[in-house]
Amino acid sequence: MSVHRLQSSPMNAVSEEPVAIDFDGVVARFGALHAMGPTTLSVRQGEFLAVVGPSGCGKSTLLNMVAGTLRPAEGVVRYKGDAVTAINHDVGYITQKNFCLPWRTVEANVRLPLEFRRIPKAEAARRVRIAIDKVGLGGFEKAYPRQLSGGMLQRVMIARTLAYEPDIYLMDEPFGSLDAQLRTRMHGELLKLWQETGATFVFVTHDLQEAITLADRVVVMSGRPGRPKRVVDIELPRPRDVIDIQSNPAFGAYVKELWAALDVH
Ligand SMILES: Nc1ncnc2c1ncn2[C@@H]1O[C@H](COP(=O)(O)OP(=O)(O)OP(=O)(O)O)[C@@H](O)[C@H]1O
Repeated sequence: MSVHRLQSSPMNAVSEEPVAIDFDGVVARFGALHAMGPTTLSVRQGEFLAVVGPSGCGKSTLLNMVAGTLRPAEGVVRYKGDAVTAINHDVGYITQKNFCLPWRTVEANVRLPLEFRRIPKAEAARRVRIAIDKVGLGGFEKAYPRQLSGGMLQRVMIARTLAYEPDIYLMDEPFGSLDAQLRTRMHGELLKLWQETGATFVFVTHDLQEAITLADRVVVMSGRPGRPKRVVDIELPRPRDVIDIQSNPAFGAYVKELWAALDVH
């Protein structure tokens, strides 16, 4: 990936970028269940988009459609202009589920997608080392999944996606199982990664503070069938310090605005 953000890039710089993901009148159904949509929404290349909304409104469904594991019942999902009709290999997908292979060490688990992609050994080893360091698992390279806690397993999955260096990161509550301190550290790492790579992020969370800290825009979905009912531009300066940003007066105002938009009683 060649796009590197300038440290002092203006807010909303991505508004000039081409569209990376386009949901065009997308509806999801599971049998008789109308789960989501119609949803029309564009995500620009290099944008950090957060999606919030009540449980079951179709947030994971949106991500699955970008990943190509689920087809819309109506409408079309486009990636870089083309309809997604098969597994999208430009995507790195991080969920709360842990798919570590128990017979592989941490480093071998992180290396897995690089083996599939036939990345040369030395380059793969370099990427694996950097990714393991980024998630704070240095020293556990030779450990097996059964020797790790839930939060550590989750970090192995995150490291695996980092090493893959995808164009798009789809993240489905990726830090839900981490303690508060680690979560904050991962927010910092994630913003650094976003800054360095120019990758596009679609980040699903229930945590409004997390969404505001990270995102350029936050989409608030309605209850099922979920549709975007509000899109809030987060015009906080970048680069952001994940602690300092919370004392910005606008931060609290965004929390209130999003909370009101969620309309949870
Ligand atoms: N494979 C499936 N088969 C049947 N129903 C499904 C399937 N996948 C999702 N659903 C249903 O579609 C709706 C949307 O699911 P989805 O997982 O996208 O919601 P979500 O917003 O991500 O929820 P949560 O915040 O609880 O993770 C839910 O009612 C869910 O039960």
